[in-house]
Amino acid sequence: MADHVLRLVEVGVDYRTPGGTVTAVSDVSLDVPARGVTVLAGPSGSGKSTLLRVLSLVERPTLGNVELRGAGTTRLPNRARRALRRTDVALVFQNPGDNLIGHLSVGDNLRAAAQSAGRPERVDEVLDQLGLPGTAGWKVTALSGGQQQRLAFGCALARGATVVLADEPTSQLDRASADLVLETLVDLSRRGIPVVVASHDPRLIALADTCFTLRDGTLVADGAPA
Ligand SMILES: Nc1ncnc2c1ncn2[C@@H]1O[C@H](COP(=O)(O)OP(=O)(O)OP(=O)(O)O)[C@@H](O)[C@H]1O
Repeated sequence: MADHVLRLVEVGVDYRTPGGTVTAVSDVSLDVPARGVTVLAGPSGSGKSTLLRVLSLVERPTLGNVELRGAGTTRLPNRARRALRRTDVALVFQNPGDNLIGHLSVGDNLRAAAQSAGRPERVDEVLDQLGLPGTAGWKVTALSGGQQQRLAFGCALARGATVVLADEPTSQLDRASADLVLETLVDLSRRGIPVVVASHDPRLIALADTCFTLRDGTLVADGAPA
């Protein structure tokens, strides 16, 4: 097995704005290990979220290449990239409500996730793994923000994702809820699913197996645990 799941090669991301071109990320090359928790750290505006969208195949870079398990993705057609996002590469957004289908129950969210990837439904098993047993019939809105966030990771599990990425997953949560989300991240990585998180939460950075630090869109510290 390759020792990295994702590789960025000389990646740059520019945005055209009415005020001119904004370079969000410039000449970033890095390998995301195939194991453990990897954190993209750095101050606000340093390019963490942009890089996470590129890594999760939501956004194409302006320059450079993104490889998933050794295969180039940058020139794949949109359909192929969407298929990879449905089955293989899961991105969990910052706002818990953005990750789930609000009018469906907890169990139906997991079923919909499994069906969209053509996977068997394992609702009770996934809810047990998440520490949310017995909630299959609940409305999503009856869950706390932290529980919703954990369910979003559960949907990634239900889809059979082989790498899970998350943008500031603890930033909207109180400390106790954030702790449970951190446990879920570590649990996923122990199950052999590499996890990539953009965050400036010091507790998340402290548990990283690998940490990349960005400043002004470039990599300033590389690879070692924080
Ligand atoms: N869609 C966009 N259009 C124009 N500029 C953008 C866009 N997305 C990001 N940027 C700019 O790119 C830079 C990096 O933004 P990004 O959101 O990736 O940083 P970040 O480190 O995730 O910040 P935060 O921690 O505040 O979320 C910033 O200057 C931002 O204003």
